[in-house]
Amino acid sequence: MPEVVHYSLRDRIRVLFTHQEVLARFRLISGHAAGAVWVRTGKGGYCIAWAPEHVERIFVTHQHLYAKSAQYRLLAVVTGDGLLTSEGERWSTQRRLIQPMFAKRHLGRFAEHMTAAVADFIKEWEQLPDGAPVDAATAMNRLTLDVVGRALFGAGLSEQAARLGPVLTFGLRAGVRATRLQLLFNPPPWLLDRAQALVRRAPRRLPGIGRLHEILDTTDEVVENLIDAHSGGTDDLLGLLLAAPMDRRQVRDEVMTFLLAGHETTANGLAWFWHLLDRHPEMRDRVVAEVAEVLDGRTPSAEDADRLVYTAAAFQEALRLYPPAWSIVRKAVTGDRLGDVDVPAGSSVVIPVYLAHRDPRAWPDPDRFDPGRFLPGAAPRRFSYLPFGAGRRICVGAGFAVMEATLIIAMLVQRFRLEMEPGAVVRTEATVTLRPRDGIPMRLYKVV
Ligand code: HEM
Repeated sequence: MPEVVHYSLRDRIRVLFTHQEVLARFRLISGHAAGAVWVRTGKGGYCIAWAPEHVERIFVTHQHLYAKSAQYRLLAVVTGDGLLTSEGERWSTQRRLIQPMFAKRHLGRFAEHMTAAVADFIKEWEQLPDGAPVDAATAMNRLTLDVVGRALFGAGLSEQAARLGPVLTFGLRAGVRATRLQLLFNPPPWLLDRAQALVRRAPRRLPGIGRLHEILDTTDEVVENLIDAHSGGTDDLLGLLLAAPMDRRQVRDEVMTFLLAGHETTANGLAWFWHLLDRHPEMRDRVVAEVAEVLDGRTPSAEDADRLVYTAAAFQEALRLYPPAWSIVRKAVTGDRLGDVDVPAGSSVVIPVYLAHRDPRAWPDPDRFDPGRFLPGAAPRRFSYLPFGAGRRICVGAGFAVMEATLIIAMLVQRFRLEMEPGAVVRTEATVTLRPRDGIPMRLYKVV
């Protein structure tokens, strides 16, 4: 018997307008033994699949049966047809061009840009009095945006963070509303296919559209300035794109994609990391001790990042408990069967990364923060750990992100200790990414 969850019209309307509901619902289905359920929504529905064998089938062994879902057509309203949203020949051409830049042996060249951005960031924090309140989430967004700017586009972006932050938040919230609307109310596919063109042409006076145009204007302006200001040379991503046979529109779409995909996710992972470290002083001591032992007060290099094994493991464990990409959606192209669940052609399949990461069958005592799960030799189950997705569409920036986070953590714990604001309550908000709803309010103390 297929396992079925039913959403009444009232349920669907409630889910559309709440933030917590989705993660709570995931918890409700987590006991389903088959690791795949069909969610009935009126006449239609969609599949949620999280057992490792289904995940492997969707992303690897039978990936030809699945395409990027309608959600990515909606995301394309902002990013255009960049690497994250494109499909087919266009995607494989771009991936072949871009992937070598992110290969392990080339990551070292990014490290200097990363540590330079962190050093400037530290100078600002050093001006603050001991015990100053800081929001770790906003701060990490500003820092990771600057890192991406310097490493990939040859320009610092910390100045732009204040302008981009609010438009990004609006975009991510709108994105998840649109996703839920699509999953719960089954709009006709032609509408989604044309979403990009429809939104671009819609009059600004319509509700929400004016704000969306503001987002597009702001991000377009930032991207155009980056392209105009580039100094030439092919040692960063933008140089590589400009030298490749592609028109300016394509370059713009890739820059926008990397600007968005390359900073907010890492920033959220880091924000959750600082929160978890505050709650686990013994793990904080281990991170601080490892950084002191490996670096002895020096600025870290790419090779050092490989030696900071416990620090990197603690970051990976933070990504397990709070995966920034908390769910990934695909469309079943010709139809499939996942366990007992029949998945008709054209329907959506949600891979609930958050749920896979807290499945007790894969992760004993799943809610416990335990960096030991990622230390060498621990071998976590491959298709139960998906912060970067899996298969051929796996995150091209995964190695970049882990190295970046490890360097940021190491340099910050050399100078500061972050403690949660007493009495602060931290809540999750599942937008397109899993964010702390009201930031991570912390206090900053200098350690040297
Ligand atoms: C902790 C940080 C990050 C997380 C959690 C994350 C997560 C993900 C996930 C889950 C996907 C796959 C989406 C899917 O299969 O539909 C993805 C794809 C992608 N990510 Fe990341 N990402 C992170 C950092 C980065 C960084 C730093 C960059 C750029 C430097 C980046 C650029 C991309 C791009 C371009 C894709 C599309 C790849 C393709 O389809 O070929 N990401 N990311």
